[in-house]
Amino acid sequence: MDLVLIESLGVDTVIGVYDWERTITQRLVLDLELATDIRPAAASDDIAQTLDYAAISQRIAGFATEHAFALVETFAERLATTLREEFGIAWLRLTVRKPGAVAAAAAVGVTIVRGTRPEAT
Ligand SMILES: Nc1nc2c(c(=O)[nH]1)N=C([C@H](O)[C@@H](O)CO)CN2
Repeated sequence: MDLVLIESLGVDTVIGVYDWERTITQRLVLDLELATDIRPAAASDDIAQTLDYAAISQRIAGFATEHAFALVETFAERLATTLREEFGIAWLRLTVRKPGAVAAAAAVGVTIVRGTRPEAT
């Protein structure tokens, strides 16, 4: 199994459980591991044969703009479902960090793993 990576992707969204958080946008920082088989793309040198990390990053930025969840859990779960459906991703690991939410921590957040991990061949 191979992975396409997106690391430290910053997106701005309305997110938070407190009243003051409903009136501002805050930055989330995302890490993604996306399972795929890179061999067809490597053999053909064709972007259409792989997961386009630029297109996926753009979709994530749009998703963040479109939604205003309270919890990072909801953001992560709904984003994972959207990406899996729209890009045909069999398995992914997604970390959503909310920097600055807890002053004493560099970041807080969640990691989720969804789907069936393909066998290595
Ligand atoms: N497990 C979670 N805990 C908390 C969340 C969250 O989304 N998931 N959110 C908050 C507040 O919005 C906080 O980020 C404001 O600083 C508190 N705990």
